[in-house]
Amino acid sequence: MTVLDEILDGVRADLADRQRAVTLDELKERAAKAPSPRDAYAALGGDKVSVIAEVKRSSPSKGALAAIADPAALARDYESGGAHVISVLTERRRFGGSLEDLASVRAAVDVPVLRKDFVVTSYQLWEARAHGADLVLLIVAALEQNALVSLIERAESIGLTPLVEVHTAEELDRALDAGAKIIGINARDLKTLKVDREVFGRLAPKIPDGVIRIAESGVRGPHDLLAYARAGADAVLVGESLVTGKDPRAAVVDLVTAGAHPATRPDNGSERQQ
Ligand SMILES: O=C(O)c1ccccc1NCC(=O)[C@H](O)[C@H](O)COP(=O)(O)O
Repeated sequence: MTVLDEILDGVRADLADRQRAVTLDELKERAAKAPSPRDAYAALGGDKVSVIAEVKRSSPSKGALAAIADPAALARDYESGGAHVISVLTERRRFGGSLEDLASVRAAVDVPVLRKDFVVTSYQLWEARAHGADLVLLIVAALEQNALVSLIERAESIGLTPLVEVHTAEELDRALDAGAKIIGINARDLKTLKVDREVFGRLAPKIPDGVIRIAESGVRGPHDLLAYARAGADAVLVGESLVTGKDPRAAVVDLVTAGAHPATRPDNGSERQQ
């Protein structure tokens, strides 16, 4: 059994508890009252390399990372440092997150907010919208192809922007075939937890122009952002180095500053054109 399989087992058990406590109809009512979705494409577009700053308490690879008593305060620090999107891990068992974290962060900032979790059913999309999420992560490795396609469609139909995560060329083909418009290439293999920053450079050229490319995981500072920018990243998603550093706001400022004028951008030689 892989780490991802273990995480998914826990996610399904917690999900069953929540489904017993809150019906889908109740969730839909709450979602109807949620604030309107914010424009993720505007936040991630343009010539800059955008910064997605993550609220991350712990992880399967490192255990406890940071005692984040007030996720909203951390998110405000990220936003005042210039973060373009805030990511909130809502998985409880391995990451210490919650839907309450998501709602409190969304209420505290003006930028779009991503629900980062292991989504396997449309119930979780409604949960995301009901708690104010603007974007939702869909992990290809966790989903059969027909489920991926229907979750992308359902997410879009309820106002969520899907960020579709891949780690291999096969997963990337599946994401593109499913119609993903924002693709995150995770340097971390969720089955082994090994981080390989070179994965982005191998896969990004296969992504057609017009699809947003996000480099996820392993960003330790501006030098990694710039390396990802040279390999074609439109955005980076950063968690651990922000929450474990002395000054998360200053760390975001450094990343945003580097991303505002990346010295070199790639040739745009996509292998797979639209
Ligand atoms: O972070 C982990 O150990 C992990 C393990 C298994 C599944 C997912 C995991 N992390 C989720 C992420 O993708 C990261 O939180 C995100 O990309 C930020 O990465 P980092 O900057 O390296 O914290």
